[in-house]
Amino acid sequence: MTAQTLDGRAILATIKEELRGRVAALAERGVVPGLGTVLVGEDPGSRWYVGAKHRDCAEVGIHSIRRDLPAGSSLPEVLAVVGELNADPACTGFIVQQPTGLDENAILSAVDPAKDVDGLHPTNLGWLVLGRPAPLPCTPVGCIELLRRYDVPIAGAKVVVVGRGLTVGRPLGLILTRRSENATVTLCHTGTRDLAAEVRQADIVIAAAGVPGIVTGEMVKPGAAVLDVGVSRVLDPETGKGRVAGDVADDVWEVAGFVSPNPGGVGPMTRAMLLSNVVEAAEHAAAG
Ligand SMILES: Nc1nc(=O)c2c([nH]1)NC[C@@H]1CN(c3ccc(C(=O)N[C@@H](CCC(=O)O)C(=O)O)cc3)C=[N+]21
Repeated sequence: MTAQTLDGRAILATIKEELRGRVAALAERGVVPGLGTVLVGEDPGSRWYVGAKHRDCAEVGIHSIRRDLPAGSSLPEVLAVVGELNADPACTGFIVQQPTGLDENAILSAVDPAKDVDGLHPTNLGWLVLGRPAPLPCTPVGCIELLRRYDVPIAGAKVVVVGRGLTVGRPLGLILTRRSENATVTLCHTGTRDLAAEVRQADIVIAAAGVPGIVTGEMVKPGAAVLDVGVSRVLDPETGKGRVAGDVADDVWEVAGFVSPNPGGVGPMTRAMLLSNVVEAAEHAAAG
């Protein structure tokens, strides 16, 4: 058996097309959505992600505002830029790319919750727990949207999430157990006693621990859907070059029914959901 590819790049292209229509409808009312990004330092991976987000915006007709700060910028310097974007009417929503090396909670808390297109402001995470609509984190929603677009059933499914981080695992558990998703979730992590036994129960496995190859073929139930979220930079022993390693081992493709490749799976979906959060924030703002 060879798994079907959950093609995040193809779905990103489809979602961009859908968003272009919504952006055009906003334009008729004189509204142009604007995405701001704040990047601290020179990390090549972070620079690539931020650059990709601006290229995405250009394709969809979203205005974008880029604020790059030098490595070693202080918390007050970053908070000053956050304050400027909070006050800028051209900026519908913005993100501060993590990691900044600074107090992330202080930065997240300073963002106007209405402009928090990362869905990571304490108020928005609080609304998620309390069950009121608010911007949702992009990677978890990207995982769910990718499954939906391939008609992988979520309601009633047993989902094992590997990883409890703030940006993926923790909010995924909260989102998947809402009435609208209705999954049964087991939230695992690198300290889980018998990870293989947990994963083997799952109809859907979401690997977001940041440990290369932590989910292997022998752990996966035949036919399950497996999403590879983890991104680790490793040195390829054969070429000696750096490359991205996901959390899903290659042999999973022989067992699973669906696999999201990495790259080309959840990463592009994260960008799609960011664009979608920006357009939605602009629609909310336009509706008053
Ligand atoms: N405030 C904040 N919000 C984020 O959403 C956020 C962040 N900080 N910090 C870092 C993570 C990571 N992230 C990715 C976005 C796109 C791809 C992506 O599109 N990757 C491509 C290309 C990967 C490659 O080839 O290097 C792919 O998977 O196909 C990956 C990862 C957003 N993050």
